[in-house]
Amino acid sequence: MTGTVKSAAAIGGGVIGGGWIARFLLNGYDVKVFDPHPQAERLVGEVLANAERAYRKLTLAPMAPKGKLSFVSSIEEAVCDADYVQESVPERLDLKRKVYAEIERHAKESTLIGSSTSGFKPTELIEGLATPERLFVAHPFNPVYLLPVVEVVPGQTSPDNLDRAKSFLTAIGMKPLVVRKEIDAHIADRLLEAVWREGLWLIHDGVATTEEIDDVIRFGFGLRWAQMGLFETYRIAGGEAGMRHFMSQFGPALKWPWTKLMDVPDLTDDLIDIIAAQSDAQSGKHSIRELERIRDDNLVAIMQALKGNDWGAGALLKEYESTLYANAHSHARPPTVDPGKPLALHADRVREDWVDYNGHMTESRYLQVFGDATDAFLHFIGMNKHYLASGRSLYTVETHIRHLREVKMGAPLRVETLLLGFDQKRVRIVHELYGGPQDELLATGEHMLLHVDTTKSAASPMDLSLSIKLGEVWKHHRHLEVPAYAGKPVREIMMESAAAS
Ligand SMILES: NC(=O)C1=CN([C@@H]2O[C@H](COP(=O)(O)OP(=O)(O)OC[C@H]3O[C@@H](n4cnc5c(N)ncnc54)[C@H](O)[C@@H]3O)[C@@H](O)[C@H]2O)C=CC1
Ligand SMILES: C[N+](C)(C)CC(=O)CC(=O)[O-]
Repeated sequence: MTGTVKSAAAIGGGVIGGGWIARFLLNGYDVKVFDPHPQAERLVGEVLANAERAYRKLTLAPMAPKGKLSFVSSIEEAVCDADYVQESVPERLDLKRKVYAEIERHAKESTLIGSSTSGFKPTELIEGLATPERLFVAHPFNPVYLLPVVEVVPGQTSPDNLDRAKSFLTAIGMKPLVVRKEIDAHIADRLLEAVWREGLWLIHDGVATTEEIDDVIRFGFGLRWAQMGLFETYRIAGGEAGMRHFMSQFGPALKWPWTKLMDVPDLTDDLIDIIAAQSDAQSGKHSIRELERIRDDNLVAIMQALKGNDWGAGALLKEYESTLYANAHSHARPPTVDPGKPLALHADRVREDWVDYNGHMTESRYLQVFGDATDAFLHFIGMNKHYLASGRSLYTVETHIRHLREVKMGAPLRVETLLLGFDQKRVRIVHELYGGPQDELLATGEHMLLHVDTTKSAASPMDLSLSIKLGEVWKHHRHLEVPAYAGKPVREIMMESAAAS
């Protein structure tokens, strides 16, 4: 392969360009943007703010440090050192071709060019290009930063460039689906436009309003489609006899006069007024940005539910998160290791959705921060993806948290970790959480971990490599003062305080 993608350019930063920019940046890629719109920076900034908010809710896995965003004043400046260029200018063939010619003039020979086009075929797009082997359709779905699928239509793309494009798109959390044959509107928009056309007829004929059509979708088949799609759903609908029975029972109906499919109602001013007024009545109480946030929260909840079932977009999210965890050490700052002090391996801040009705970080998030600090400690002593893949791990079997002070949204947090002891099967640690404006002690967490053989779910001795690393830490930590609260149950601490008062 000619090389992996390290930096990106976005030509066009509207609805779709903005979504791509957010996905690139939040996956750690620097992005140069060219968009002549006078408010491009503000518009991209607003999409990015919503994307950051959505990612904070989507995953607790350690994301790469955010890439650098710059706005430039020409296509040349945007693409001259980019490895990947995503074009998202308006859906006009003449404009797109002009933009590709300009990109081709100034980009490196190895630069990949993806087009967001919803409908044009690659052979239409590449007309006049000297290097058509690097252009392909990369058709995403709105919001690009959350929806994983991207239709990749190769045209004359070389196999090497196609592989590089797929690797890059996978690395940024997407599911590249290579379309076997080029066709107007690829796969998804063939389906979506058929549904949309039918919806327009239903409004035109006075059968349903925009809200009624949306309700039929969101309370009904839309819920199914998020997890099984059309054909798997219909297989089940065929009963025990499955797809063959379904086809024989419902197939003939396709020829009944139900659908108007290829006819499009004339988009007269009257029809547009009706649709716009119904849409205002349905959703006008929210701004577009509010609607985006409602949509994003719902999408995140759906993907997380699917993750719990290891299914569809949720299974992909799980895979993406495991890559983020595996890569964490490569982009994390090296841990601070001072022999005379506890380890400083984990820092965070109180996130927007961690705050409860008292305006403070909620109880369960203390455990989350301690859990993340434990993961950082385990990674530090050598429990990496290879160790886990060998069927060994450390499980937390006991925890004692003391909540000492409240802390507000946005406050910085840092954890100090002390090794209190270990043997072949057990590791005992204590975390102290500091933070807030005065960097005060906020909470302590004492944890007992058990080494297990994950294939048998039974305690087992740890590998020598882990014992050696723990021994190195212990050499220093055994001289540090053991906190007075360590090892004491709640009852004992309460009795001590009562005796002292
Ligand atoms: N909106 C959608 O739901 C989807 C759109 N797409 C495709 O994405 C592409 C962009 O669509 P949207 O983002 O919706 O349009 P948009 O109108 O929101 O954004 C287009 C942007 O391109 C900029 N622009 C115009 N001429 C330019 C030039 N010469 N160089 C650089 N930037 C230029 C405009 O200032 C604008 O910010 C189209 O090809 C569309 O088919 C793909 C998936 C979904
Ligand atoms: C309306 N549209 C054809 C531009 C839609 C798409 O291309 C995909 C989407 O996000 O629905």
